[in-house]
Amino acid sequence: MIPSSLRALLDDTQGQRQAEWAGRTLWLAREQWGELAVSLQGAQVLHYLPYTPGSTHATGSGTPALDAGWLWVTSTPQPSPGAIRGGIPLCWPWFADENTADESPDRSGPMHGPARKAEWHLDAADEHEEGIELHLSPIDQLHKQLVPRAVIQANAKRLHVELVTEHRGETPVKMSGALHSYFAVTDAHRCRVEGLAGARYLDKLQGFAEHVQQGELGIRGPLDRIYESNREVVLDDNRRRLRIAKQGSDSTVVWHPGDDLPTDTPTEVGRRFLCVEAACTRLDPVWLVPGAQHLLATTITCEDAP
Ligand SMILES: O=P(O)(O)OC[C@H]1O[C@@H](O)[C@H](O)[C@@H](O)[C@@H]1O
Repeated sequence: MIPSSLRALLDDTQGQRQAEWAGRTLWLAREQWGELAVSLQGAQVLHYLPYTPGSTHATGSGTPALDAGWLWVTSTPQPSPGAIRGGIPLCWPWFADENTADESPDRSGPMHGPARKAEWHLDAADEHEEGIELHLSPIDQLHKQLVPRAVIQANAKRLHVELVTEHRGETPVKMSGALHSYFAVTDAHRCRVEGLAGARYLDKLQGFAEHVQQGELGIRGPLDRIYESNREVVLDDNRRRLRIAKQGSDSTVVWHPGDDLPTDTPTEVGRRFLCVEAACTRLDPVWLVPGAQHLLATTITCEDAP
C-alpha cells in the first residue's frame, strides 16, 4: 500500500526517471515486468509491484489498486532527512538501539544507524528485458572503517535487496543491521508468519525475555520479537503468500506496534503493514575483520504467482 501521491508519480512514468516525492529524490521504474520506486535517501525501496501476465496494468491499460504493491509506505512521512517509514529501510551499521558499531564517544547514534537518513548515489542502473538492477552507495562517509553499498534487483518474479559491507580499516568491528521490510498486508493482526516454529526468540515487549516459538506464529496484537533463525519464512495475510528468503542473517525480526502507532503513521493505515526483517542483532552480531566483507540480503517472491 503506497500513498496516492506516489501512485500518481508512478502513473506518470514510462520507463525510468527521477522524481521528487516528500522532499526526497526517487528513482522510478515502470516497465513491462512491473514497477519499482527507490528513495535515494537511504537507498530505500519504497514500492515493488510485479505485473502478472494478463493483468490490465501489464498492458498499460489500467492503474493497479492502491494496495497491490508488496510493500507499505506511510502517507505522512517525516520531513527529510527524517527516516521514511515504509518500504525496506537499510538499518546499518547497527540494528535498533544496539549501537554496536557506533563511533560516537557516548554511543548516542541514531536508532537503526545513520544509513537510512543518509543520501545515496545511484552508481548504475542496468536494465534488461527481464528487469532492472540498481547499484547505490552513500555520498558521505558513514563510518570510519566500514563502507556499505546496496544492490537492488527487480523483475516480474522477485525483489532482491543486498546490503554489502566492506571493511577498509585496520581494526575488527562488531556490526549488526537489518533490512527492515514493511510488507503491505490486509490486517497486521490477522497475519501468519510460517517458518519460525521451534525457533528461540527474545521478546522485546517483555524486556527481552527468552522463549521458544510453539507452532507457527499467528499475529493478533502488538509484537516485537527477535527470532534466532536463518530460515526463509512465508508471510500469509489471507490474501497473498509472500516468501521471504535471506542470506547473511541469523535473526528474523517480526514487529508491529499494535494500536500505539508512531506519529508518522495515520490510524487508518496503521494495521496495513507488518515488518518481517532479515537482520543481524545482539543474537548474531557480525565481527568484521580488515579486508573482509559481509552480505545481508533478502529475496521476496510470491507463492501465488503463476
Ligand atoms: O521507528 P523505527 O526507528 O523505524 O523502529 C521501529 C521498530 O523497528 C523494529 O525493527 C524494532 O524491533 C522495534 O523495536 C522498533 O520500534
